[in-house]
Amino acid sequence: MNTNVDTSSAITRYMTEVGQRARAAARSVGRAETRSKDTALHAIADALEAAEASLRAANQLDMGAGRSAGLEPALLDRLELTPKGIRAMAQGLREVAAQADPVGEITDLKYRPSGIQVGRMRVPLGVIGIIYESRPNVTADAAALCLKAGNAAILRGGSEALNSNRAIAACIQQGLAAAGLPADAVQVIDTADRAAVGELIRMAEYVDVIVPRGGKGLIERISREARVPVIKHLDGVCHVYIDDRANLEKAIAVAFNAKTQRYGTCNTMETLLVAEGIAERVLPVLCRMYQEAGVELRGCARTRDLIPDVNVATEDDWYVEYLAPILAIRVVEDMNAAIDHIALYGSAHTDTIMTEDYSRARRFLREVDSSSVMVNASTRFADGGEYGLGAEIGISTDKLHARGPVGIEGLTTLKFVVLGDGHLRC
Ligand SMILES: NC(=O)C1=CN([C@@H]2O[C@H](COP(=O)(O)OP(=O)(O)OC[C@H]3O[C@@H](n4cnc5c(N)ncnc54)[C@H](OP(=O)(O)O)[C@@H]3O)[C@@H](O)[C@H]2O)C=CC1
Ligand SMILES: N[C@@H](CCC(=O)OP(=O)(O)O)C(=O)O
Repeated sequence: MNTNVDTSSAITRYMTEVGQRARAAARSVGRAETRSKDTALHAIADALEAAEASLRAANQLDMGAGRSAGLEPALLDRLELTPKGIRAMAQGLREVAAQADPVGEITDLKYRPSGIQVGRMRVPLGVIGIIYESRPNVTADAAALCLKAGNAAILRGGSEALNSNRAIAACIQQGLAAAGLPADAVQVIDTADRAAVGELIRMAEYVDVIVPRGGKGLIERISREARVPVIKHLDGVCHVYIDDRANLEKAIAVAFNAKTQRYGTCNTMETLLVAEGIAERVLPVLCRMYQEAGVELRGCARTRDLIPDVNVATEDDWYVEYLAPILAIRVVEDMNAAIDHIALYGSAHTDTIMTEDYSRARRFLREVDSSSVMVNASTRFADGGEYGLGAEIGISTDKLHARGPVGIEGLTTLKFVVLGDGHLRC
C-alpha cells in the first residue's frame, strides 16, 4: 500500500494504480475455485483472531483520536473493536465461507424450438468500490462478501478508522496469500483524503459498481460526480407503527427493542407512530420505559396531552435520523395515516407494523414501499446476518439491482448462456 499520498496528482496516480490492479485481480478472483476462496476466508478469520492485540492497539489509536475530536457516542460505538467484536468479525468470515458459492451456477436452462438451450449463469460484478463509515468490521465483512462473490474490492472506510482498517487489511493480505489469491483482490485505500473518493467514483474503466454507505453529504457528492453505477446504502428513518389491533405486550417490547437495542445503526427506529385508539394504553408505559433508559422523547401535541413531560416535536423531527437516544412520537388516526406518514417522511429503509389483524398486516406489507417491511418484529432485524445471508455489505435503499440487506448474491449478476451443437439460425 502507498503510505505517502498527499498531493492531488499523487492521489490521482495512486487511485489509478489501485483501479488498474483491481481490474487485473478481478479476473483471477472471478475464476477462482470455491475451495480457494473459502481457504482465504478461513485464513483471514484465523489471522484476525491471532492479531487481536495489534488490532486492539491500532483501534485504540483511532478511538483516542476520535474521543479527542469529540466524536458522538454512537460513532465511537461503531468505531470500537472489542475482543468480542474481533471474534464476531472472524465468525462472520467463517459464515460467509459456509455459504453456497453462487458463481457459475446455471439456472432456467430450457430447450428452445430451434434446439438450442438457453439459461442464465450467475457471475461476479467485477470490481466493487465500497465507501463506508468509520466501522472497521465492515472492512472484513465487505472483503469477505466481495471475495466469495468473485469480485475484486476497493474499500474506502471512514477517516476515523484508518489505523484499524490498516491492521485489518494486513490480516486480509495474509489470508489471500495463504490461498494463493492475488493481493490486489482486496485493496484498502490508504489515505483519508476525500479526493480519493472523488477519483474512485469516476474510474468507470476500472470500477464496475460503487456501494456508498453513508449519510446525505456522501450521497450528494456521489449523485453529482459519480460516473460508475451506484447501489445506494442510505440513511434509515425507520418506523414502528402500533396499530389499535396490536397485542399490547408484544408492541411495547418490540417498540422498546427497536429504539434501544443499539442507537447508532441505520435500522434503529427513529419515529414511533401509535394509533389513537390504543395510544392511551401504550404510551404511558412505553414512554416511562424509554425515559428510564435515558431516551429523550419528542412528541406531537396528542402525545404531549397524554405525557406532558415529552418535548415538542417539530416538523423537522419527522425527517431526522437521530442515531442517538432520541425518539420522535406521533399519534395517528389509523393505519392509513401511518402509511401516509411513512411515505412522506421515511427513507424507504425499514418499517414495521404491530398488529394482530391479518388483513391490515397484508396491506401494510403491500403498501409501504421500503427495503424491508415487517409485521410484529423489531426493525433491528434488518441485517444480512439475521436474514441468513452470512453477512452484509449494508442495506440497499436503492430499488435497482439489490434492495435491503446485500449479501453474496447481491454482489453478482446474471448473464445468458446458450448451448448449441452447431445450431444455425434460420
Ligand atoms: N443503509 C446502510 O446500510 C447504511 C447506512 N448508513 C448511514 O450512514 C449515515 C451515518 O454514517 P456517517 O458515519 O455519518 O457517514 P458519512 O456519510 O459521514 O460517512 C460515510 C463515508 O463517506 C465518506 N464521505 C462522507 N461525505 C463525503 C464527501 N462529501 N466526499 C467524500 N467522502 C465522503 C466518509 O468519509 P470521511 O471519513 O472522510 O468523513 C465515510 O468514509 C447514517 O445516515 C446511516 O444510516 C451507514 C451504514 C450503513
Ligand atoms: N445491519 C446492521 C446495521 C446496518 C449498519 O451497518 O448500520 P450502521 O451502524 O449505520 O453502520 C446491524 O443490524 O447491526
